[in-house]
Amino acid sequence: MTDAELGTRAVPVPRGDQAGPPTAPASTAPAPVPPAPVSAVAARGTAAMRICVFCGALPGRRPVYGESVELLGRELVARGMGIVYGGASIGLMGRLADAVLAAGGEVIGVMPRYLMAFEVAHSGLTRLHIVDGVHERKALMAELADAFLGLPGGIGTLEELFEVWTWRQQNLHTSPCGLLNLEGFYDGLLAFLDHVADEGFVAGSHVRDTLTVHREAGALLDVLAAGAGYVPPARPSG
Ligand SMILES: CC(C)=CCNc1ncnc2c1ncn2[C@@H]1O[C@H](COP(=O)(O)O)[C@@H](O)[C@H]1O
Repeated sequence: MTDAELGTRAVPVPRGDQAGPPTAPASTAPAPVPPAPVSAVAARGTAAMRICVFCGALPGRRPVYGESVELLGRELVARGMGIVYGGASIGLMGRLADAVLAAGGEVIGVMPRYLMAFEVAHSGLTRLHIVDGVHERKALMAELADAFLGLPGGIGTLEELFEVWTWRQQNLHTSPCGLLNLEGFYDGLLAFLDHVADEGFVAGSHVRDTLTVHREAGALLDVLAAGAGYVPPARPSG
């Protein structure tokens, strides 16, 4: 572990054991719509954009998932982007972290203390935060990142993405949310979301306005960058 940060960090969690973003309003009145930031990255005060990535702790059945995640890692670093993620060395999570690190990018892990017992923490991260529980973890991941990205994964991935997407819908943050539909992995979920809209539980345009879905990593990263007001550095020609 290089420059590891081991220890807890105080992160405001709204009420009891309920999850929520760091800035959840205390009042029950509808939250005012915050103005879109000129640049979320500039507001955070660092040069690089950080994307919070949710993905499988398992590798998936087919090699294409791992291969695509490696490609995503290189695409991220080419745009001057780093990642915030769950801190594990296993599955797609570990594959992505390894790819970003190998390309020279920043990788920040945030892991709840109880998961340390499983010895799955990545030992070579730029920084690893160890926090007391899952709610602190999600709040800190959100605080550290400028955008959110879901990749193929299981229940944990879906839960994490849907939570930050819900926060976005309720204007608790304005950071862009994306879903990488690798190999059509999420086609079934997207069809179900159409059904949810058809049945009148959400406006179809709202789904599209608050979650950017793409099959191709580079194109999706460009949309997330634009949504966060981030201008990637010019790439060397040739
Ligand atoms: C008990 C055990 C060995 C767990 C595996 N180790 C893990 N280490 C770190 N983060 C995880 C782990 N499992 C799930 N997560 C979280 O849930 C998501 C993955 O869950 P899933 O595999 O999609 O459902 C990740 O984005 C991560 O934030």
